[in-house]
Amino acid sequence: MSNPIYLAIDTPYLDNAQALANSAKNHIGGIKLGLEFFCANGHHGVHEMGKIGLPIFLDLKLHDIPNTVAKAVQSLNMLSAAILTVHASGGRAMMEDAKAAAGSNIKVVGVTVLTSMDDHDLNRVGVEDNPHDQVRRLADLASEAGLDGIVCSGQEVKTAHQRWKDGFFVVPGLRPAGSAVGDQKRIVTPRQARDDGASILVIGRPISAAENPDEAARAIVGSL
Ligand SMILES: O=c1ccn([C@@H]2O[C@H](COP(=O)(O)O)[C@@H](O)[C@H]2O)c(=O)[nH]1
Repeated sequence: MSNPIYLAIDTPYLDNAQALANSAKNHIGGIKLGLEFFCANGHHGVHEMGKIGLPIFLDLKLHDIPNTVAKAVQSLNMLSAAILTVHASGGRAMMEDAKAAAGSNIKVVGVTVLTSMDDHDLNRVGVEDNPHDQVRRLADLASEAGLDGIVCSGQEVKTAHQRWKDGFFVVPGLRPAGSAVGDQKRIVTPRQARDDGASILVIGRPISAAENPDEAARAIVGSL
């Protein structure tokens, strides 16, 4: 079984990102680069991180009209990422066009409800359903649009997996017992997410903020 842990590297500094990835690379299965890194380092930064030799997950959460998202995806194809995110709330046409524009080797996954949001936060943006129901709705839409899978929290992944048997499930918001929660609201442990059907486990601060990131990553692998 390959290592399901993708290390979320959230820093604007390329040298810090390289140092972190290199320190943990024996205990992770891939590297997730998000907006903070990409806005500061662009294509060059992604190329440099690719030299570490692990699959790259571009977590750019694209969300715009279909034509604009499709053109953005085309501009990213040359980076040979393994996974790319778009927001499922951008709608079916946007997701269809994103998938059609993506290279054949990249998984395009739809972000459903951010793991930093709870019922109250969803209600404040006009969604009356709870996160569980909203994830289910957007998972169905992502599946209809031909995406490869979704991003959801570990609290919804079991249901999502039951409804979408061959879906690819990306789960962030993971916290080993006793680690700081920070801004995440819908958390589970890495083991729980894995047992409930997560395809990959996105983990940032529990590794990157640890005194010894390599040791922290190793301990999480051991807990799975
Ligand atoms: O719903 C989502 C979607 C993406 N993320 C990203 O995952 C990591 C989590 O980092 P931690 O430090 O482990 O909290 C981060 O890069 C987010 O942008 C998410 O948390 N929730």
